[in-house]
Amino acid sequence: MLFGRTNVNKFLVEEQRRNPALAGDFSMLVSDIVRSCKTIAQSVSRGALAGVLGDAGSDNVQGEAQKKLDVLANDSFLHHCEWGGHLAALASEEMDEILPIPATHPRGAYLLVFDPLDGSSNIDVNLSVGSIFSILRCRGDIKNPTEADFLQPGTQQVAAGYAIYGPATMLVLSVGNGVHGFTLDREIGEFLLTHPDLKVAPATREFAINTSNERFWEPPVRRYVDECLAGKTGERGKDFNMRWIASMVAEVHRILMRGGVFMYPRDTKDPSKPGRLRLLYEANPMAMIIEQAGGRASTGRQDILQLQPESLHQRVPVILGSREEVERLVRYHSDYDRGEDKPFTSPLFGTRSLFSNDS
Ligand SMILES: O=P(O)(O)OC[C@H]1O[C@](O)(COP(=O)(O)O)[C@@H](O)[C@@H]1O
Ligand SMILES: [Mg+2]
Ligand SMILES: [Mg+2]
Repeated sequence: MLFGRTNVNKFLVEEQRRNPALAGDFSMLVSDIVRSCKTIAQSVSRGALAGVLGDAGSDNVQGEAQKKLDVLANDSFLHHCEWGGHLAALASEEMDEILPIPATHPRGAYLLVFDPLDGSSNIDVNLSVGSIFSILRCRGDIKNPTEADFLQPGTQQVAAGYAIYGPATMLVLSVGNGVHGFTLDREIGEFLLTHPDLKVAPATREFAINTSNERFWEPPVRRYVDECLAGKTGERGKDFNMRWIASMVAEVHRILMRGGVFMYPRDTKDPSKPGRLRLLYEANPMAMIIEQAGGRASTGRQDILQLQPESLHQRVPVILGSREEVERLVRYHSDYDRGEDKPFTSPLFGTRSLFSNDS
């Protein structure tokens, strides 16, 4: 594997030898995405100096208040990718509908779907945020792309990745041949390959979940977390640590670096939503990254990458990370669905589960 002074372009040239379909438009599209992420990294790093913190004063299609950086990051993706001539259409968390490339622009055969800024609640407190992207092939008419063209299972992704704007800015990319991490060298303005062939440790003692939602969880998730909390004295016979950054990019990155399991599971907080995270531009690209690194990604009941999307902003439950832990969670879901799960108490509150039959 290449290392040292390998930038993203050189890396892609190597990948094209393996898979000629990645030549031409594809690698130029990735270069456009890289440019978008570098621009966003620059704004994030200047923070208050660039006047980019705080609310934009608008809501996105999902009724969420947009931050200035959500809008700016979205504009950066549009600016760098819309004119490249490699796309038939784009779609984003921050745009209600897909954006077909206008007839006045050059067009190509790919679709780009992205979360321009993930972990928005962390922007104003100077913690890690990121951008997530997924590249699909447009199977319909590239002159007249529709939302239906984007509704492809995650297995069809040609590439997926994210940029993390942390203490160092990194780009993590999979083109279907493992997962590779590049660190932005600000002196030369390039992402250099620093973390080739990332692998998710199969076992872990670390979990990440927003425990303020505990009362809304389903029993299998409560069972799993209760067992982690019981530590050495419980079923698992080992102590666990917990992390929650509230930025999926940062959680996934930590899991790639040292293992762990991340959960934003189905809950009853808002029964109209089957999950918090969005399938096309959060769950699918991150599932591809995690699975390409040897981990697993599931809703608890189905592999995320196998889901047939139904709409652009569809939400799904997400459980991903170290293989052994995700498999355990999948087993707990199936035990529960077959009526075979065990009753349990919650160490968090010392009470029996909301979902149990006890009064
Ligand atoms: O506010 P909570 O419940 O901690 O949710 C945090 C989750 O929401 C997200 O921030 C959603 O993404 P956006 O910031 O792109 O809307 C995830 O990154 C993160 O895992
Ligand atoms: Mg997000
Ligand atoms: Mg976002």
